[in-house]
Amino acid sequence: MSPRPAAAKSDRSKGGKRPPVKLAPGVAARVAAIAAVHAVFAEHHPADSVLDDPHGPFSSLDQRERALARAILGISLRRHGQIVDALGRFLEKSLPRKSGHLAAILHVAAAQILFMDVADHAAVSIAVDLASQDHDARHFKGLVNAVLRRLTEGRDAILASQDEAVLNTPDWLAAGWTKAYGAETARAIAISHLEEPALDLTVRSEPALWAERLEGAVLPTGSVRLVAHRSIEAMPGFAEGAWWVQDAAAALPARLLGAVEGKNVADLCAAPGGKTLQLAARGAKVTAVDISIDRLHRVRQNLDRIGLDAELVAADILDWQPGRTFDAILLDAPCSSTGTIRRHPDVALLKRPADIASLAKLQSELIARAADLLEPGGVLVYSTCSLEPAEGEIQVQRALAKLPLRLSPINPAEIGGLTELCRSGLLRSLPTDLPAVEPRMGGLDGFFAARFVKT
Ligand SMILES: C[S@@+](CC[C@H](N)C(=O)[O-])C[C@H]1O[C@@H](n2cnc3c(N)ncnc32)[C@H](O)[C@@H]1O
Repeated sequence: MSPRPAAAKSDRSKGGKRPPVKLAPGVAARVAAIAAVHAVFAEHHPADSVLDDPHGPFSSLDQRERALARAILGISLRRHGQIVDALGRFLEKSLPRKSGHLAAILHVAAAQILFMDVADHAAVSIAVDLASQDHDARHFKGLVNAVLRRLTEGRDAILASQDEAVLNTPDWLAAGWTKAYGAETARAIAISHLEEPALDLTVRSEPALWAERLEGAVLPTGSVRLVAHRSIEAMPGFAEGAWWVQDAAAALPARLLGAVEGKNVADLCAAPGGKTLQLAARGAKVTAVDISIDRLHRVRQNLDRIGLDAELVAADILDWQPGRTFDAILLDAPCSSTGTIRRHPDVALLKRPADIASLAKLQSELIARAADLLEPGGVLVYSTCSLEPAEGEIQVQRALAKLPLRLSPINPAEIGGLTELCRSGLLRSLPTDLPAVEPRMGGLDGFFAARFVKT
């Protein structure tokens, strides 16, 4: 993947090497945000792959520019529908196909004008400059200037006329959530996606002590929640492996396996390893399996940092033949990730209904394979970070109808007494759960989990 900063593109098109140009403060952040927005919207790359790309647009930013670029990118994705609607009011026709990064330049500038505490003239003039440096967008710099100036003038009226929950949520997702959870909850879920959530940590021990050190709070489930003011690596406890980052809902499925000390536990679909760490920390003999070697490297790094161990296996679970069965299995299956839109707003833009259907098929196959790998009487926990019943409740109905499994109902006492998360013995968390006065401190990822026993 090679999202190209607009400024760099015109240099390359002329050929030859040029010395690196020192950009005015704030410009590098906009260049990176534009490249990232283009990579997500035009090339359909996940935002994380752009942020983490060692040669990507964020890689050469200093800490300040990086923070600004991340903030602009976050708003550009989270408020995507409102921004498109606002720009559309001043664009008489759709943008031409061959217009370079024009769409991203307008989008990123509109994100700042509509939603960020950034001087309007800076947002407009940087956008015009960057358009004029983009070989294919430079003919449109007059349009960029005119549209953005009109946007600054019309901002308050536009924002007052918009329904943020509706505009920022793809219709098919809203329809699915309305069917599953009712119109009121579906709307509340959509609103919860407008706020970046706090950081949740799973601590190896002494949550109250770590909450105090990190100026956070202990949740009923035992996770520590805080608003991070510095990089994760710089926070106390990171280097010595006292905790790892894991949404409070994501920390629940591993707990549902009960006492695992000394047991042979397979963590199927294990990377990047949050649940492997939980199981290993509780004394399980963990075999962590994932199809991705790159992602398994991250499991190893995480185990090393925390000072734990597990057997790591790179394999497609559908073909994997370990020659033995397991006392317990955690299957945290690949899914649409619609339960994580608060943390990954690009998920709402990149996923399509067809993805749910193909993932649901894969999940059914993985559950059947997991049942094969389990000892009779052994426990299987199936989980996904999806809000879609096709990847949760419906999988349970299918599994019970076809496989030698019976349901083992989940008790609220196992998950910090959160009765609202237990529905018919299944775990279903929503981004609207665990409300807090300060919205960022509330909410959970949308998770689903079911527990089975092999008959
Ligand atoms: C939801 S993520 C797992 C998250 C992980 N359990 C955690 O807590 O950190 C799903 C994982 O499934 C892996 N995966 C997808 N299809 C697979 C397959 N057929 N066999 C093995 N792993 C697979 C992906 O590489 C991805 O790492």
